[in-house]
Amino acid sequence: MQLRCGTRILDLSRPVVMGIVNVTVDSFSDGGRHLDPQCALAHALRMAEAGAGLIDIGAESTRPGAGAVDAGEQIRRAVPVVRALASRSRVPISIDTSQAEVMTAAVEAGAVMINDVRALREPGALEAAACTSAAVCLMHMQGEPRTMQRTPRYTNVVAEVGAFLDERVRACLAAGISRDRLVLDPGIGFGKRLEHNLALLAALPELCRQGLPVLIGVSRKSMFGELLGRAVEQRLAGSLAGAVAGVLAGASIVRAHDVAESCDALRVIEALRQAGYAPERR
Ligand SMILES: Nc1nc2[nH]c(S[C@@H](C(=O)O)c3ccccc3)nc2c(=O)[nH]1
Repeated sequence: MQLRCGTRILDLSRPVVMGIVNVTVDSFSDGGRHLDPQCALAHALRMAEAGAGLIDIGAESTRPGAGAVDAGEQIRRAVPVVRALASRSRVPISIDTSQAEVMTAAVEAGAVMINDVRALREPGALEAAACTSAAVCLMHMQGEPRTMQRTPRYTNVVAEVGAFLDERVRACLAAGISRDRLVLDPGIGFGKRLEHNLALLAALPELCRQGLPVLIGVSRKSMFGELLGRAVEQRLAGSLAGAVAGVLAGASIVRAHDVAESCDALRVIEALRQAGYAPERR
């Protein structure tokens, strides 16, 4: 499987780890450590060195309860880091934003993927993405980060998330964004209770059979806090289990804080697959 990322093609025949750089003050798991552009750049370079095949740079924390950060502030925080990283490394860069102006500015500075937790639903976002050749990750979220975890409710979470992503793909194709640029993401933790996150991960083979690359982000999320009673810093084992399960189900990209450990875990999976490991798919 391949993904068009700007003028480049990202090979997804083996799973790719997307390293996370939050240039925010309140991201839940590394809040404030990377607000300084030099610190964010150093962290990005370390993750690329550790094996990250993508670096996701975000200036608006989308964790539950997070307030919105306006486009101007997102640009001030994220674009210098995108530009500096693009000049220092060949690692493909993703911009984690929902705002059209931020997408445009970040792509001009060197980003080759747009990671939008609102799936291009904000005003002008679809058009802004269509004006680039960047890849686009379409993620499902119920509600808004500030309130999404208050009362997540679904009749059938797998069907509803699937239908939402289908509709967003159609909207992208209609706007002239080609299928070879699209990535699907169920949005673990975005307006979901534990049982919803588990159901979505259990049904991931179904989502992966749509023929588009799938990205999953489980790293350090509250589902492991609830399942294991672990604080944010103690969720590596749970995060790796979630990443391995996602890749075995067919996910192509794993968004992670702990890049070296995630790369190690996925290298073991690749070696097993090369040796013929193929658990029956439901
Ligand atoms: N595509 C894609 N982008 C993402 N951005 C984030 S934010 C995340 C955090 O790590 O803070 C987070 C943590 C806790 C709750 C919600 C969000 N999660 C994803 C994801 O799962 N998929």
